[in-house]
Amino acid sequence: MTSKPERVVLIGVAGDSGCGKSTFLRRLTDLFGEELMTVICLDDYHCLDRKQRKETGITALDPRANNFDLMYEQIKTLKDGQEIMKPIYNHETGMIDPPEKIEPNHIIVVEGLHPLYDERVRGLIDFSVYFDISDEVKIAWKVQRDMAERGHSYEDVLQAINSRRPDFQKYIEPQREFADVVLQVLPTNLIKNDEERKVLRVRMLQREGKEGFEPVYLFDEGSTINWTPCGRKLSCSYPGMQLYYGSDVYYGRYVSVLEVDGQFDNLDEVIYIETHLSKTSTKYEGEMTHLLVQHREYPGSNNGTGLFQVLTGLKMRAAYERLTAKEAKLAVNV
Ligand SMILES: Nc1ncnc2c1ncn2[C@@H]1O[C@H](COP(=O)(O)OP(=O)(O)OP(=O)(O)O)[C@@H](O)[C@H]1O
Ligand SMILES: O=C(CO)[C@H](O)[C@H](O)COP(=O)(O)O
Repeated sequence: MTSKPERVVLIGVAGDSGCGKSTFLRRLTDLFGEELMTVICLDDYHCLDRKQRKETGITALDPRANNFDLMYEQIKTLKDGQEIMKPIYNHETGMIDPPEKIEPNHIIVVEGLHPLYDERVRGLIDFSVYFDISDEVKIAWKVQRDMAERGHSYEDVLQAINSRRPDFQKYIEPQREFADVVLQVLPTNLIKNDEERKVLRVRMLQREGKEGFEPVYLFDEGSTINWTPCGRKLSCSYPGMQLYYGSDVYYGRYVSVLEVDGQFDNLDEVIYIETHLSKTSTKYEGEMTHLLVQHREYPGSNNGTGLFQVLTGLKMRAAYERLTAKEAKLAVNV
């Protein structure tokens, strides 16, 4: 860690396993650097190990398999600027390992299945994102990873998703309501009955009315816009690209919605889209495109998942800078 933080900023990254959280965390590290940021995987607060879960039939998604009291106490302690001894859940053995020391840092990211589940933990989080991946896309991503990297069969993957679904719907999905940004990943509307799931429709739902959070908009704030950017300035091969911006009500609250359906042929041309977006929280024109282009290899860089992950990261950086500047001001006034 660099220096003792005056104000620890807490970021929540929520979603099911295999939904792109690790990819997003790499993007956050690109923005903040490794020194400034510490990531806590909330799997470490599993209080039932793999054997116990198997014996009881309780899944890792079930609150009974997680120690929320300890999670809250330890996250609060870190936010108060003190170190903790955090338990470790070992994914290789399925057992709980001896704890490790974690020191407070400028940015603490809590990522996993339940960052927004417990009201007390939620109250500590300064900015949050929920990864809302539709079942069709989740299956495609998980099949691709688990078959290639983990030697699972297609049937294994499907069975794993199906068996998790009831608890996912009960305990994980409802957290969407509390996130500042929800990234929805859906099948494309541009190809009829698409089965490939290569082309995606991605929506960024941004909470309205949160102090200091200015949602990104396209062309004109508050309007409803449908935009086909393909043409001279943006190359689009089949099936093209569609952007949408508008407002909606989500769990009873206003949200601004940005949507990208389709994929980019040439990432450098994303600058054309960037020049039509406002309130991106970039520090110079082209920063959003630069962040995307610098890691073309990250999954989703050529579509809305990458673009909106970058924008969400920029909003987290803006929140961090605003909160730490406020703290510095308060300290000066004391
Ligand atoms: N935007 C994307 N486009 C295409 N594939 C993606 C995208 N994001 C993730 N994936 C696929 O899903 C897999 C899981 O992504 P990632 O490791 O980022 O998820 P995770 O939520 O951290 O998962 P876990 O909690 O299981 O580690 C990746 O290996 C990749 O195959
Ligand atoms: O949903 C998960 C989050 O990563 C895991 O399934 C959960 O943590 C249990 O881990 P394992 O399957 O390794 O016992």
